[in-house]
Amino acid sequence: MGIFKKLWWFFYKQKRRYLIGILFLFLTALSNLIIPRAIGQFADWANQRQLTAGHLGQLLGIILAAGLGQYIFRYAWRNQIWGGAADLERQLRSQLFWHYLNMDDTFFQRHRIGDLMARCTNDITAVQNVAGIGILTFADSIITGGTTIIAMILFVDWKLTLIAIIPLPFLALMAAVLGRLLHQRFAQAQAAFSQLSNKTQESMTGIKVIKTLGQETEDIADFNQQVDRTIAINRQVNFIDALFDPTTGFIIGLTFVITILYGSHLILQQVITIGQLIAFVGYINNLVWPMFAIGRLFNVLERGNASYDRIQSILHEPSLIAEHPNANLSLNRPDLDFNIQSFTYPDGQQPVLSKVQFTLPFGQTLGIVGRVGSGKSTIVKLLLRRFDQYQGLIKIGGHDIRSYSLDTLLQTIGYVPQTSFLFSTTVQNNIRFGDYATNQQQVQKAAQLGDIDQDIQNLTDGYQTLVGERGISLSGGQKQRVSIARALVKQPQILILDDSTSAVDAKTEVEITHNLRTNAPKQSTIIISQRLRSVMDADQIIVLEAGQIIQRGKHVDLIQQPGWYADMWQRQQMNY
Ligand SMILES: Nc1ncnc2c1ncn2[C@@H]1O[C@H](COP(=O)(O)OP(=O)(O)OP(=O)(O)O)[C@@H](O)[C@H]1O
Repeated sequence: MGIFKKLWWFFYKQKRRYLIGILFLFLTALSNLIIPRAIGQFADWANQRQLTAGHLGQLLGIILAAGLGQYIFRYAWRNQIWGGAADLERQLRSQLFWHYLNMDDTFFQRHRIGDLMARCTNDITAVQNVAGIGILTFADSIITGGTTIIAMILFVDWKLTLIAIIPLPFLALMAAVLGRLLHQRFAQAQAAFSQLSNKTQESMTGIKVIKTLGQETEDIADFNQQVDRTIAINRQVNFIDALFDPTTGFIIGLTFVITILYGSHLILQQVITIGQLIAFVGYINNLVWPMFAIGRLFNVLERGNASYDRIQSILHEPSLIAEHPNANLSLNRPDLDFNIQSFTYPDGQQPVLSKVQFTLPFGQTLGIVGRVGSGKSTIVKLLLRRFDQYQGLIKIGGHDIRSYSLDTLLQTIGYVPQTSFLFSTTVQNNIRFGDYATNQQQVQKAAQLGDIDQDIQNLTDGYQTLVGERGISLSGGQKQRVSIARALVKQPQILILDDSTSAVDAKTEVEITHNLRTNAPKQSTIIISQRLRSVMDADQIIVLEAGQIIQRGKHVDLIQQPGWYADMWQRQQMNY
């Protein structure tokens, strides 16, 4: 029942809908009482040989009216209560999705995608069931159960009623004991399902690697092992779940036996008539659903409770990136002043950046080079506010970047990551992803700057060609250039290219850097690259090693100094 308390905020908000639903449930329960009584009356008149055509017409009219009433009332409560459940589903789904989109990088390192997906699917369905079938069962058990028992007492006999409902407390006891067991097993089943989703998702994403290394058999074996484990745990859930119906059926059967035995005795004693006993059996039939429902109710509530806790635990995880309460909404001349004394990843042991300091006046270009893993991309992650906790200060336009709203900061920056991702939509939509209001002319201009316009024109449907999972596959270099166009289309004041031309040939790369220098609107540019040719025209180049700047200067100066830059330049010259 705790889940009702947890969802009180929702039921209170939707009180009108639920009150109307419950009112119609009440009317359904009342109309349910009429038919057994009418049949009982029919039996009595027939037994006493008093049945006339008038009586028959009267009874048929009553039964028809009650049946029609039930039809309308059932339709009405279904609409109300099911509508409420759908609304809860919508709210939880968008709350979770919004939360996921706003979480920091460490969140996605802590939780695997399959697990996050499971919370969006299975868990939400389990909670939705509480607001739908759960509320229905709860209200119906009380309303139908209550009105039926009152009718049994008023229209038949209070002693028969008391004796017939003796088995009911056993039903509640059974539901409580099995429900608790079910709760534990269900939590394990959900965790196993999450793991299986993770496995499926990972195999689908890594399908090319699996095939290239001929690991299909091993992967299927691993998958089957996880499926078997999930099935074994689900079997335990079903084992307990399966006990509900027969136990409930047994208790109801017992009620019928008591009714027939004690009811026959009362007829012989002339305390009740045959018609009353027939009506009573009808009422017991009316009680069958609320009784079953109580058993089911505990099941639905326990599942919903476990799932709601899982959803809430995720929703309560705060993002490490906090929006400043009086965030600055405008950013003027975006001169960059980067001064990090020390930065360690939240789950790391050693600082990844130490004493990294540089400035980038608006309009200039900075090249960042260095060994693999030396901390180049980390600089960018801090600039993009993927992590806010560090010793030092990063200023843009003279202010701490953490003082700007994230929107303002990210609107200023155009970022092209190492691995490009295309959405399943047209090339045009992929380029104008940051702002769908961008017109085709602007899209094409950005594509020209990224040296991808001609490639797009050559596609079957040009800019309207579908790419991504549902469309054609572009080459690695084409994807990178579409990503560059995507960053350029919003005319950022700071453009960051994080090794984003690695799959592009040297000639095209030169073309792109030339375009950016001569044809793009004025902007600052940060280029991270393994190829020194990409940064040779930069106003300033820094060389990183183990998170520290070991060399800095212009290309012409750096090639004269003995060190990593000159060595690398020599080596790369030989390869051209
Ligand atoms: N999210 C993270 N959590 C913990 N450590 C990380 C994380 N991301 C990167 N690192 C570590 O930080 C160090 C610097 O990584 P970074 O990606 O900045 O290097 P890089 O110079 O850009 O490398 P590459 O040239 O391969 O892209 C590496 O040792 C890396 O393992």
